[in-house]
Amino acid sequence: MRLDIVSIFPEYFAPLDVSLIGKARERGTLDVRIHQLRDWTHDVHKTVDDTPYGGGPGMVMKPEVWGEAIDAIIAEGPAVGGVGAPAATPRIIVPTPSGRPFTQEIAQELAAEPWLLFACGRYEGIDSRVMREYGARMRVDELSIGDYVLAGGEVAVLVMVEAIGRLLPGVLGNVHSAVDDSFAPGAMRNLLEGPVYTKPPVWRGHEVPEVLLSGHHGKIARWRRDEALRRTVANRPELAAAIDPETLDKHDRKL
Ligand SMILES: O=C(OCc1ccccc1)c1cn[nH]c1
Repeated sequence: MRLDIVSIFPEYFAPLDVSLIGKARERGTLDVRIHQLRDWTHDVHKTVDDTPYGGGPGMVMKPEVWGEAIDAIIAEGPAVGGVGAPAATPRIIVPTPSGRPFTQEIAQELAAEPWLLFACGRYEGIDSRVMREYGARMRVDELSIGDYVLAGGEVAVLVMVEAIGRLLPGVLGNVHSAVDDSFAPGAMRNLLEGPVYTKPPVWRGHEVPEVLLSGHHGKIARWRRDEALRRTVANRPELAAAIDPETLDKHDRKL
C-alpha cells in the first residue's frame, strides 16, 4: 500500500518511523510519503489560508494550494503493490469533526486499498470545493475519529494509519488477533473485549479468575463471552442494544 500524507506540520508524522508502521515500511509493505503543503505555495509567506466567505471566526485553507498539491501527488502515480491492480488515483481521506465516523469496519475497508492520500486540514478546514473537485473522479471520504475538535487533522491521521496499518499482512505480529478485534464484523461485532490476565497467578493478593487456569476451553470461552457482554453493557449500552442474539449464539456454538 502507498500512503501519501499532506500537512503543514509534516514533523507530526515522525512516529510513523517507529514500531509496527516502521517495520512495515522497511519491509516494503507500506510506502509512506509525507508532503509539506507549503511546498505548493508561491508567495514569500507561503500562505495556505484566508478569511472565510460569509464571515465568521477563524481561517479556511485555500483551494488553489490543495489542488496543486493533490495534482502533483496523483501525477507521481500510479501506485503499485497492495492486493489489487495498480491504482491510477488514490482514495482521499479528509479527517474532520463533521465527517462520517471512522470505525474498525472502515479501517478494514481502507486496509484493502492500494493507495490512500490523507489531507490534513487546519484552522476551520479546507475549502469544500477541493473535496468536490476530486470527488468527481475518485473516492473522497471525510471521516471523524470522534466527537471533539482537534487543532488539525494530523493526530486523526496518526490514529487512522495505526488502525489501518495493523491490519496489513505482515504488519501485525499474530494476524489472529485482528480477527478477534472488538468492533470487527463477525463474532466480536458490537462486543467489547473483557478483562485480560497474565502471570503471576496471584499479584498483591489479587487472584486470576479460577476458570482461566482450568484449561477447560469451553468454560473459558463462555466466561470470556459473559465478561465481554458485562463490560459492553456497562460501558457502551448502545452497542449492547445492537448485539444480535446470533452473535452470542455464535460464541456459544464455538464453546
Ligand atoms: O478535529 C478533527 O480534525 C481536524 C479538523 C479538520 C477540519 C476542521 C477542524 C479540525 C477531528 C475530530 N474528530 N475527527 C477529526
